Amino acid sequence: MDTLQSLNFETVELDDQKNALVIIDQTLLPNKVVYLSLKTMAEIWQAIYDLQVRGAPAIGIAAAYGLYLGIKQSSATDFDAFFAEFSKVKKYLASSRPTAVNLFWALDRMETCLMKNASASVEKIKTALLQEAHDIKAEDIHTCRAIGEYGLSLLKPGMGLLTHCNAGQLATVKYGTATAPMYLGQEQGYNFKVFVDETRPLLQGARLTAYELNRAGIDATLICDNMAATVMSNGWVNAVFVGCDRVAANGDTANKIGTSGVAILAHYYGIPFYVCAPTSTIDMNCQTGRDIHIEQRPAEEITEKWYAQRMAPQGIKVFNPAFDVTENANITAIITEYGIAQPPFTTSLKDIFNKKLSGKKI
Ligand SMILES: CSC[C@@H](O)[C@@H](O)C(=O)COP(=O)(O)O
Repeated sequence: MDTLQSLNFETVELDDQKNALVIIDQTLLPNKVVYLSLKTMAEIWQAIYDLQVRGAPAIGIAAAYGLYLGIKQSSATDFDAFFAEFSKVKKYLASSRPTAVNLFWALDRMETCLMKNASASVEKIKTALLQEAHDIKAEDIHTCRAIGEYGLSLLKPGMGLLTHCNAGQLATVKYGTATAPMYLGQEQGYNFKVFVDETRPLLQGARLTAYELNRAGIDATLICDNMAATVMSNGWVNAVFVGCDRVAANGDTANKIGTSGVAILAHYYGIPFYVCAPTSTIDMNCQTGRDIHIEQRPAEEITEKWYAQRMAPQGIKVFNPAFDVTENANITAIITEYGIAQPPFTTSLKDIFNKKLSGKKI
């Protein structure tokens, strides 16, 4: 049985004929399933900024298609003029969100593709860019599946798991990263019991992960973020699986705000804490978590966004970082599509990239 059949939605899709990027509007889930057809660069930028499309891999795929759409109708006939337009669109899309490295990784990959085809006609370059964006999307499926298989190899049937935010199918193309072992386990009768942190302030856990796991028939229990210690101390959690937005070369990991607290708790209770990381999310140019730019979001997301009425006094100061950094000391292993990296991560992540560079198949 393909558990994922029940998740019959496409997170990000190109409608090349209509020159549109089609996304499922994640801000309306779980109450409404609405697809948006985004045509202008401003619409695509805003959809990424507003988290209508969100999750590191999905942001990368949206940006790659966005860049293609942004230069598809260019009337430039020579390479220099075309490259100038391409660079302008690339820079604009890159400014939408700063933390998830997949955004920059996907845009850079598009630029590398353009450079490789520099001697071709502009029309041929456009075709190559379209193919590159399709490849980025297709590769994400194999990547997540491989992460799921490696993750599942660490688990036993009947285990209790905990996850934070949404690193699910909605954040990728299929399987998700942190949810991939759950979905593959479900297909093989593992009967996991998954605790889902609601994930303040934007409730990606409550609105998105709970929605996905429920639809897939996985035993999921929603908890407020401040209940993780309770379920852990009760002995109900055997492993924590989270996604990531950027992993530094030493293994420090930026993920949704609150992740670091979950890791500290897991460490305290002796529960393995696994980060599921496609290599596209590992940034070997960041030496440590201190080099990772943490996005600050508007105060309204905390004070009023999800409530019928404002829930905090007018004029109160608000601090709203969208991500935090989990120190490598609190991470048991980083699960990539090329294998499981264990501490010391400075060495093991290099080994993972060496496998990738050697052309090893996933
Ligand atoms: C596979 S998605 C991994 C991360 O991108 C996810 O856990 C996360 O932090 C998403 O943050 P968001 O602000 O919702 O884009």
